[in-house]
Amino acid sequence: TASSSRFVLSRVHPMWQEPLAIPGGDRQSPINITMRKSIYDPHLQPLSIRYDPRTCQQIWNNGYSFLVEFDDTTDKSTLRGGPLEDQYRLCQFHFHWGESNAWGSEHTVDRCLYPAELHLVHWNSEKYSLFEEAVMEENGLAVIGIFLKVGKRHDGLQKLVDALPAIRHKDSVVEFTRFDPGCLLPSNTDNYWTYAGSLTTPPLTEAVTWIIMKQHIEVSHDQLAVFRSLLFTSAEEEAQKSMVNNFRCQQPLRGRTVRSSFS
Ligand SMILES: OSc1ccc(O)cc1O
Ligand SMILES: [Zn+2]
Repeated sequence: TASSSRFVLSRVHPMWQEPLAIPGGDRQSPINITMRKSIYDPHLQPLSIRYDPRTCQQIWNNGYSFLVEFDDTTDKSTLRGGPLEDQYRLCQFHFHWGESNAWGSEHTVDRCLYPAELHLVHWNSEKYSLFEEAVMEENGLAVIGIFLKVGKRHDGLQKLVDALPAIRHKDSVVEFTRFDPGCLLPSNTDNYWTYAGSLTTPPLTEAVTWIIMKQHIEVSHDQLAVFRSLLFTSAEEEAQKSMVNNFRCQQPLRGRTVRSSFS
């Protein structure tokens, strides 16, 4: 309920100190999506999401989240359509989550908080030749956001959950291959919201076309608990800090329109 989310948000500290001002920050992320204010756009094309499990390479703890990284040197795992004019290449996916199931997502829908949120990060391989280039450009990135709810076990996720103890500490990495990120998509990917925003971790660049799925996926309580067993800290550091609440606080809409692919 609204009151619980108000209580929740006042209680939880964001995971890192926000820079004082983002240069020209009028399209920052994450945001709350108000359903009744989103505009149905009948011209939005269907999304074309084609992932090749052979491009999956490794999984690592970067001190903010854990990233599953892909070989993005060719157009094998791609995203096209929807609001996008160009073809984008999958380079990594990661999650954001809370210390409890009451909160953890970055985006909210009508202020509804989810326990976690998955981000599948793609870069514009028609206009740029590297992610590092695209991340500085207005139409450089496309990120699919998927809400997680606690419920039945997600069988496809288990292979990833089983790899997490090996990357408990910041900067640890292990090989992670033949994983199909398509198994993490909801059954319906036709219904989504889209808006112009930013990365939610440094460098916070305003390069992201967000595509937020209306349908969530379910994972079990125990699977999510393993996410919380990760650490923000490296093996050398004295105080070990649990990797939880690794989400950014919500940002002003600044007049932006959120479009929906459904009426
Ligand atoms: O959190 S959203 C996000 C998007 C792109 C990226 O390269 C990193 C990110 O954390
Ligand atoms: Zn993210």
